[in-house]
Amino acid sequence: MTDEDTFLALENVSKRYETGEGTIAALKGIDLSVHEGGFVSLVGPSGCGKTTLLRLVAGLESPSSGRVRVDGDVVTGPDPDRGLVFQSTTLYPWRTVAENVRFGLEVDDTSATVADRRVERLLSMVGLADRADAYPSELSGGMRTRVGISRALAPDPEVLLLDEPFSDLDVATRESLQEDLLGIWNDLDKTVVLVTHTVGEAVRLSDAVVVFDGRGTIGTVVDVDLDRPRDFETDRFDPYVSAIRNTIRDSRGTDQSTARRSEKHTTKPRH
Ligand SMILES: Nc1ncnc2c1ncn2[C@@H]1O[C@H](COP(=O)(O)OP(=O)(O)OP(=O)(O)O)[C@@H](O)[C@H]1O
Repeated sequence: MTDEDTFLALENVSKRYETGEGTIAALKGIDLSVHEGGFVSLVGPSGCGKTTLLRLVAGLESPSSGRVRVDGDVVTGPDPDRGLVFQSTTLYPWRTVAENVRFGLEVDDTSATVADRRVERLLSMVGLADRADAYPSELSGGMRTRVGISRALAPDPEVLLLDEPFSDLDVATRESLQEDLLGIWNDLDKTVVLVTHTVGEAVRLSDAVVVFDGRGTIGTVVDVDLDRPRDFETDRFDPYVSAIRNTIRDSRGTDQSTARRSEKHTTKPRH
C-alpha cells in the first residue's frame, strides 16, 4: 500500500494520562495506516490502549504527541464524519427508535424529508423497519445495538468506530449482527475500526487485525486474506482461519522486542 492509499493514519502517536498515582503511558509511538473502505479490528489484553486509540480517532482525546489524520486532515475534535458506537449502546429512553436514529441528523441541517428517508433506509438495513415507533425499553439488547449503529451511520460518516459493540450479546445475536455489519459495510462503503476481545470476531470481519502487545505498542498486524462475501460456517473450519486465529492469540500480550516499536504498520487495501 502506498501512502496515497492511506485514509486513516496514526503517525507516531503517544497518549499519556496523568493520574494521582503517576503517568500512565496508554499508547507509545503508534504508526498505523488504514485504506479507504478498510475494515480493521483492534485486539489485545485489557488495558492495552484499544479504546484510547479509538477515542483519539474519534477526536474525543488528543494525542500527547504525534497526530491522527483522516482523509489528510489532522483530527482536532469530534466530527460527524466519524461515527462512534460504544459497548453498551445508550439510547435516549424518551425517544422512539426512529427519533433516536434521527438524532444523528439533528446536528446538521438535513431537511426533514431527506432525514425521514435516511432513517427509514437505515432501519430497514438493520431489520428494524417495523419497530420505528417502539421505545428503547421495548427492545432486546441486539435491537438496541442495531439502533446504536444506525444512529452512528445517520450523518453518513466516512469512518465508523465500534468499541466492543457486541460484547453484551449472546452468541447467536452477535453473529447475526456481525453479518448485518458486514452487509452495511459492503453497501455503504465505510472505513471501519472495531475494538473486540473476540479473536474469532476480528478474523471473521476484518481485512486486517491489529494486535496490541499489552505495553502500549502494536505487536503485529495480521492480514486476513479471505474472500468476500464471507461464509461464517465454512470459514469456521478453514485451516487458514485457524492458523490466523492462533497467530493472533500467540501475539496478544506477549513480550515484543523494543525494535518493533518504531515499525510502521500498514493494512493492505481491500481486494
Ligand atoms: N481517562 C483516563 N485517565 C487515566 N487513565 C486512563 C484513562 N483512560 C484510559 N486510561 C488508562 O490507559 C490504559 C489503556 O486504557 P484503554 O481503555 O485504552 O484500554 P483497552 O485496551 O481499551 O482496555 P479494555 O480491553 O479493558 O477495554 C489503561 O491503563 C487505562 O487505565
